[in-house]
Amino acid sequence: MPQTSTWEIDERSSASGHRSGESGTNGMMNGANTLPRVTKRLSTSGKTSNIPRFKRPHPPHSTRPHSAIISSSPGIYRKNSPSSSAPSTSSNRRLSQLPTHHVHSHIHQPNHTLHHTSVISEELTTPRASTFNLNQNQNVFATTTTSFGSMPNSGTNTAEASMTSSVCAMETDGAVTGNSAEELAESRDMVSEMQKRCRIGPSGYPHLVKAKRLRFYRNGDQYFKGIPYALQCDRVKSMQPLMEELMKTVICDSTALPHGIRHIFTMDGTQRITSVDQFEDGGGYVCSSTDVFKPVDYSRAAEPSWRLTLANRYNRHLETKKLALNVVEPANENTDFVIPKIIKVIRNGVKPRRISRHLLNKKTARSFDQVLRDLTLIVKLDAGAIRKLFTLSGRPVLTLQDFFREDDVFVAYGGNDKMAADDLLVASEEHKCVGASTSSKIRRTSRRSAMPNRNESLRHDRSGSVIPDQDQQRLPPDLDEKFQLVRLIGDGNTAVVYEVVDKINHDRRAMKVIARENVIGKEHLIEMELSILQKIDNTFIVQLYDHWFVDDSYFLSLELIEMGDLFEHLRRVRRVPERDAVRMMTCLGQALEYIHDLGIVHRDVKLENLLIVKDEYGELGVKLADFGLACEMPEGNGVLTTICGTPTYVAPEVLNKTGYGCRVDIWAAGVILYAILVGFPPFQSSDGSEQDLFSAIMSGEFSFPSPSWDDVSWSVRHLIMCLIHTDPFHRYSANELLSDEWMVNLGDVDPEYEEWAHLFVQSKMHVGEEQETPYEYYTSRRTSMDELSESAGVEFSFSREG
Ligand SMILES: Nc1ncnc2c1ncn2[C@@H]1O[C@H](COP(=O)(O)OP(=O)(O)OP(=O)(O)O)[C@@H](O)[C@H]1O
Repeated sequence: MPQTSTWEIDERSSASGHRSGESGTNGMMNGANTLPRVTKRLSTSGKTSNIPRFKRPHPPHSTRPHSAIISSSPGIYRKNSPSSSAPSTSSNRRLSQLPTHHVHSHIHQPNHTLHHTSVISEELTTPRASTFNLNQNQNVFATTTTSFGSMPNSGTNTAEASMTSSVCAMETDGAVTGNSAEELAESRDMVSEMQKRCRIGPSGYPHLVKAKRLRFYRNGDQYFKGIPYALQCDRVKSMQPLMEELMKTVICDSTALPHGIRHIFTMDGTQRITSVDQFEDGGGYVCSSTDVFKPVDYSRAAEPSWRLTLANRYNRHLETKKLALNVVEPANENTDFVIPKIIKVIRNGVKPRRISRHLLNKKTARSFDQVLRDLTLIVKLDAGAIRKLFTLSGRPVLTLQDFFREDDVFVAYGGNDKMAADDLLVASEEHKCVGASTSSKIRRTSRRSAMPNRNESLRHDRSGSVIPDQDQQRLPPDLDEKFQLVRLIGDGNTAVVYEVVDKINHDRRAMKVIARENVIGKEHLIEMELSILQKIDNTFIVQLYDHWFVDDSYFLSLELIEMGDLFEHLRRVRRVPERDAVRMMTCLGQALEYIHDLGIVHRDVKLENLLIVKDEYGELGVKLADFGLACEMPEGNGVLTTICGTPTYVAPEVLNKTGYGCRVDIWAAGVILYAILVGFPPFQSSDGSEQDLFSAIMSGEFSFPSPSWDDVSWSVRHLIMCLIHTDPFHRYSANELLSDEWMVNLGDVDPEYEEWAHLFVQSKMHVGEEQETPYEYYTSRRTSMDELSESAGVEFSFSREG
């Protein structure tokens, strides 16, 4: 029976991103868009593809039937929901609708009479100005009002007290004349509302429920000293309105709380607050976007208050400059211009000098002084603190903003260091470490410019590793007895890889050799790589057979993959056809699903780390290699925070320092799928700087430019959008990648689905935002970032890895 199917976009989730009538292939998309739920209705059972497929040794957790929802995107959490203060809003509305004659009324209660003189509508709009004239029992209300007035956030509370008192004023037991029955009923409603908010004290008079004085912090933010907040449990009865109200305060910060407030923890993280009753008066609590608590000493959280005394001439220069520019030292520096950027700092001294890299972003670049302080820890001058910094063109760095101009290389001096004429000249040995941007001239190129070459290392301390005696082509004696060295087959930043033959059984192997000197201080990464590789046994991952530590070097005997890596393959073929791409993605998806199930994140998924294989049908596939940056996820709901990976493939949450997990590998898979189909990656820098690249990544905006993308299906573009999604919660998992319609059908999707995908992708495009250059190829590569600024304390500490 023929199969018919229809595809639907769930309007609830797609409406926000849809721009009807827009089309064209030159548009930009924002990876942050909410992806629509897609449901497929089948009139018959699902069809089976007759195209040969890779065997899946480990079935996915849940095999998704054809009719399942393809995108897992839940609804976006909305900030500032209008429902945040619903109860009082409705009361306010009712009060303000009342005729003003109500307010000049006498209230008769058994033991007292209140005379209310203020106008209710005024009280509601100007709560602090409200006054209560009490004929009797004035003290009762005075006490109550004072109690709230002393609370933090007392504006709201005073409003509340004022409103409640106004309600009191209307309880007249019929003494108010001229009221209609409707108005009386309305008054009664308000009275019962008031009664809910008041308790009858020992004197028989109502008094307001005392607010709990709380302090709220941002999860993981050691610099935020918290905000005081008075919680009125009678008004804020559940967590949702509380979180919405908090989100309107300064606590809401896109870096620390990228998805708003979704969870609140106790200060020690041992308890998640699920009900407002759990808050204790005087307590401190931590607001978080995720359910992962970050242990920070919140009670000591404070803006950094130290200052460096800049010495001598530089100091004078600084002061003069400040005076000239009329700079007033701000309490909190403006950081609007701060976007992620890696800077390289040359430690002044004998050449070749030590060059350190440091990532600046909103978290690490909060003030000029703080950056100097962090750099002092990283660069480790003999003279102690860094007192002076100059660009290679000789311009002094005097403000935070100076770090974010075109230069990304700086020379650091201590207080007594003297500048020499050739300090600003980079020696040839230093060029490799300093990278492409040694010149202050900006290289303005098109978005589709070539990327830095593979050997343009970002790791100054890992260059030049050739371990075995190359002249003699021999392994160390112990291993030489066992293996015959055949040829060098590859090299990376850390390792060189040889083909070897086992002298006993004649098996061919790859021997990866890592010199200890290349990983000094990072031995734990090698240990981690070994421990992870020992746990792994999967068809789609390069197998580790054995390992040794000899002559201060690590030797890893690995499965030999002879066809080279995907980067080299892409360089040869320029672009991979969809039918090959889908198979490669199936292999990668299987590998990622396997390691993610084991709680392992690879963190360096890239073309260079996918080795090409052929299956029994002669079809191309890949195997995942190089677990040099892989690590295990922290137990429980922990996240990773170490900044590492390779710039082109790095996910935005890594740069944002908001904590990340397995989905960073999925982002990289999306970048790979994009790159192999057209020969260039989705995110590139327009000027060759990482700063520009990172801001492109964090914006999540990429495009499918014509003509490169003209022949590529809409189904695969839809998949790419589900992989390159800035919100990791909405990004596909490995399992969802494998269950995607384009993947399941090996690229041969139903015309209806293709049509739906076409509409979907077009609905996310913003036409004309970027001028695309014609077809260009992705012909160069970038190496891993490793961990940036490992010495910069908490900002770059390992979460569990070290
Ligand atoms: N098992 C293998 N079989 C064949 N070639 C391999 C194998 N493992 C690695 N290679 C080749 O050697 C190159 C370098 O290996 P690898 O990526 O493991 O080194 P690395 O120094 O850890 O890399 P990176 O620069 O990413 O840190 C790979 O790009 C690949 O071309």
